[in-house]
Amino acid sequence: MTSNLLLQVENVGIQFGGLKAVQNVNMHMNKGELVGLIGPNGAGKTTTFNMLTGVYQPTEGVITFDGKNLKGLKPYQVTKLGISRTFQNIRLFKDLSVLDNVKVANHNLAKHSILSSIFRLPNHFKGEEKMDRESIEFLKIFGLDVYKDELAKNLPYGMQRRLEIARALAAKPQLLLLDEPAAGMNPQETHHLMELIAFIRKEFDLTILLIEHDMHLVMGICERIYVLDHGQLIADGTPEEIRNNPKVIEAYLGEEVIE
Ligand SMILES: Nc1ncnc2c1ncn2[C@@H]1O[C@H](COP(=O)(O)OP(=O)(O)OP(=O)(O)O)[C@@H](O)[C@H]1O
Repeated sequence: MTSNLLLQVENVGIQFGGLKAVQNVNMHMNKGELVGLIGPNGAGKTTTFNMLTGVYQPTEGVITFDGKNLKGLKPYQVTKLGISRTFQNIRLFKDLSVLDNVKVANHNLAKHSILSSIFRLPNHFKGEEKMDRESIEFLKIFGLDVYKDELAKNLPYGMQRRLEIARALAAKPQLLLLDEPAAGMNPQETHHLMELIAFIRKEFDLTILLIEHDMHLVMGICERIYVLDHGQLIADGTPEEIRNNPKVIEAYLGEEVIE
């Protein structure tokens, strides 16, 4: 039997000292879905991403990705399985070129062996050329190829955010986790980002989970939305259901306006 289920989070929780940052969270994602994870500041959204990517080990519950239990896996092992992410605070290699930032991500998965790289055997050059070509193709999709030799730190802010996504994609994930991709963007940049997310999802056959405070973006592109508050899921449903959910409205009172 083939299953459409890609990610399953069952009764997951984590405790830091006395603080239950996340508790009893149940979520699932089917292949190809674009799902939002929202909630007020400190609700546990990034902590959930950290558990999905092996940065933190849950103290309770089970996370299964593509039929495999993620328990005990390190972040690089989770990336290899097919989960990539971006960070709330941009984490690029600021003193590397735009091209090298993407190549570093691609490199982790490169097929040629370490030995052939060290001794610069013909395989290494073939691998390197292929990686250059692939990485430039990625950059084109993001409108970043014109900046390929620029240092990442010199890119305009909105472009740095795009480069983060390009870099996450270079690792060839099945599941892409975006942590506040529109943070700090102006409305026009956010609009372009929405188009880009829709495009890459289709182009790369991705499943996407995104954390975002920009409700226009979340409501505009997500099919389903999970809402966290004080570490617990208080709602899940379509954008329309979430917009009208009294618990959600209450959690957000005085924080944001849900359009
Ligand atoms: N390593 C840690 N040690 C102790 N407490 C932590 C740790 N990581 C997160 N927390 C706490 O867990 C709670 C949830 O934080 P988290 O960053 O996941 O919230 P968030 O929903 O992503 O918030 P924001 O929207 O502001 O980014 C907070 O109270 C935070 O202080």
